[in-house]
Amino acid sequence: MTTSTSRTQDRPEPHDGTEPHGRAEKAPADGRTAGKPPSAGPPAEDSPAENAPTEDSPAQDAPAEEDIPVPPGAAASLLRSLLLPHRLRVGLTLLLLLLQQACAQAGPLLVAFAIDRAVPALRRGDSGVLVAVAAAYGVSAVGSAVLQRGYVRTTATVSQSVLLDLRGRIFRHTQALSLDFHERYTSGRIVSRATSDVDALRDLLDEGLGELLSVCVSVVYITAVLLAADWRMGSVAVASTVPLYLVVRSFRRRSAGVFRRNRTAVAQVIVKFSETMNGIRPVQAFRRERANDAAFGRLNDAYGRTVGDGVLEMARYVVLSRLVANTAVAGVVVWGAYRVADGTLALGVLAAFVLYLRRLYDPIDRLGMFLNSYQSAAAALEKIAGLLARRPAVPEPSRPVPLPERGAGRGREVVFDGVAFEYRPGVPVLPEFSLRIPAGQTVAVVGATGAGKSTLAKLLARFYDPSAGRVLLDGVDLRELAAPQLRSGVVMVTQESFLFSGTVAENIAVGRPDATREQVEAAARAIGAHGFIASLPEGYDTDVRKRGGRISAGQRQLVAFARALLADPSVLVLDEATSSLDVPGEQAVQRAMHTALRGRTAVIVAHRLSTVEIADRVLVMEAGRIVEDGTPAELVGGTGRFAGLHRAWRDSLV
Ligand SMILES: Nc1ncnc2c1ncn2[C@@H]1O[C@H](COP(=O)(O)OP(=O)(O)OP(=O)(O)O)[C@@H](O)[C@H]1O
Repeated sequence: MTTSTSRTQDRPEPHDGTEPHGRAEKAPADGRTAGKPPSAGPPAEDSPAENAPTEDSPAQDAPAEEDIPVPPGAAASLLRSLLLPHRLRVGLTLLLLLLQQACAQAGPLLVAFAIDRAVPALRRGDSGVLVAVAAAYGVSAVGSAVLQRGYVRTTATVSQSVLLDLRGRIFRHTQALSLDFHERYTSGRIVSRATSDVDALRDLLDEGLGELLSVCVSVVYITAVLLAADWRMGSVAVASTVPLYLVVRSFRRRSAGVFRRNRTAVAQVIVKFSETMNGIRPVQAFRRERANDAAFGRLNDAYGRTVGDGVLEMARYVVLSRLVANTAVAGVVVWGAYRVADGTLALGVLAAFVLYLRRLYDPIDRLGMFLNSYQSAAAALEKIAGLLARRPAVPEPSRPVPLPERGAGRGREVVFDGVAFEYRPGVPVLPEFSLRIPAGQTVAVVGATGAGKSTLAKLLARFYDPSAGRVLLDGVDLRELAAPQLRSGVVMVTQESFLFSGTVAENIAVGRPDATREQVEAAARAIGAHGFIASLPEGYDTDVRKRGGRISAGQRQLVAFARALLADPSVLVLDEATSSLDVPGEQAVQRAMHTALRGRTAVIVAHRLSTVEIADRVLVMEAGRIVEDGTPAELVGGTGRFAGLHRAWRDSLV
């Protein structure tokens, strides 16, 4: 097996926990470390892996925007897949547009008819022709307005549905992408994809696309009418579109780069903004406000410059296109005047020509606007397509294998079978090892920072797949388990004890959404969280993000344990919070942990001596290797690293 790059999936969110009571029934610490001998490698502090960027390292948080490759044709196929379900409406839109243009472009022809036919008839005392022309003008104006209304409505419906679909796809897709992806691609950048990039597409769909279609249809109509009315002057008008086309092409080329830079720059502004607000505590604690102001100012300026570049390109385009258009109109008027004078062209036809030419060239300015939104939308679509083309690295199995029946009141056996892991190719974090954890055993993993404890825990929770070997749950490879089985099988409670927006009850029920209020309360009581929840302004219905719903770090941990208890996984993986609580808080969390561990297999990344003492077995990790493995008593009584650590802990308590 190979590699490294891992992706996550709908990993079950933290669930855990059980009621306050003594320690879990202990299984013998029999499944010892096998495979590579627990060599006394260099201390983690000196290990090369230690120098690798850590999970929270800003270096990983700010990869270059170009890091996300866009497969060829991804943007086009995304657009197709978005429009395909609406093909009938798109067809109707085109039909309405064709009819609307037929009505709208009848105007100058009617003017020519009025000048050349109705006026002479009026001179003869016959006003019928003029009345007929006026009536036709009125009908075409009303028809054009009605058809335009239908067209705008249909376009808006299609555009709304497409954008809703796209936003939903971005959300679902990024949620399903791997942890590895989220550690590299900041949430600000995802927000930028789902907001400013989707908005760029909205601008295109709402205004630009309609504009382009009208311009194209009107150019075809007008050219046909001009050639039919007088082919020689019509040819001049058609020929004038060649330099115009060159101007448009040059503008497109030049502005494409500007718009790509613009999308990147706006994303960087959003990333900086959201990163600063997400990390507002360290920002204020380290007085980073001024430095952040300066950095934000630079990004904002860079964004402003790309906007300025876009405006300059637009100005250049407008000036050149008007020059060409006005020169052509002037030429036609002069030539047409001579021909009217020598009687080879009717005055009405010349008037119609001038009106049509204005109609032909005027939209060219607007075409520039459209091209602006087109370039911007094309750049946005490319970025969204790149994001949507990413595949989860922790994929769902095509043929899931069911787990055997779980024994009552016990967990499941966990086996790491010849497992090795690297986040990046060539940088091993966990060299090959094997490990068996019997069902129901509580294992504490200790070691220096960066030793690989959390990585081991994440492999067990299948945040990542191993680069080599297998992680087995009751003999079934985690990769072969369907998401619901995996979710009920292994649950990881992370350090953050994250609370979602919503009520306390909803937060506890995350791991089992169908739980009744009684079950939620029973879990909270068992964990010892009922007391503080009941004292909140609205008890279990208190919104955790609103005033009055302020919940302390220790209380958050209790909610996380209640959540896990309710989810009732067979294996609980616990990344113990490092932040220390006050003594009563600490005791409450310890009691809750006891309850959560009972009747299941548990792996705890332990930071507290008290946690290690309740474990059946302790693994000491160093530089990715398990260097000691035994019961707490065995290890404390020995002469190894754990005995030393234990002494230091004991001394610090005195
Ligand atoms: N997403 C990642 N990408 C690359 N390297 C990583 C990533 N996460 C962790 N590492 C590296 O893997 C090694 C083990 O990290 P891990 O988080 O498992 O250590 P740990 O023992 O849990 O440390 P701590 O007690 O500080 O949480 C470290 O060198 C770390 O820099």
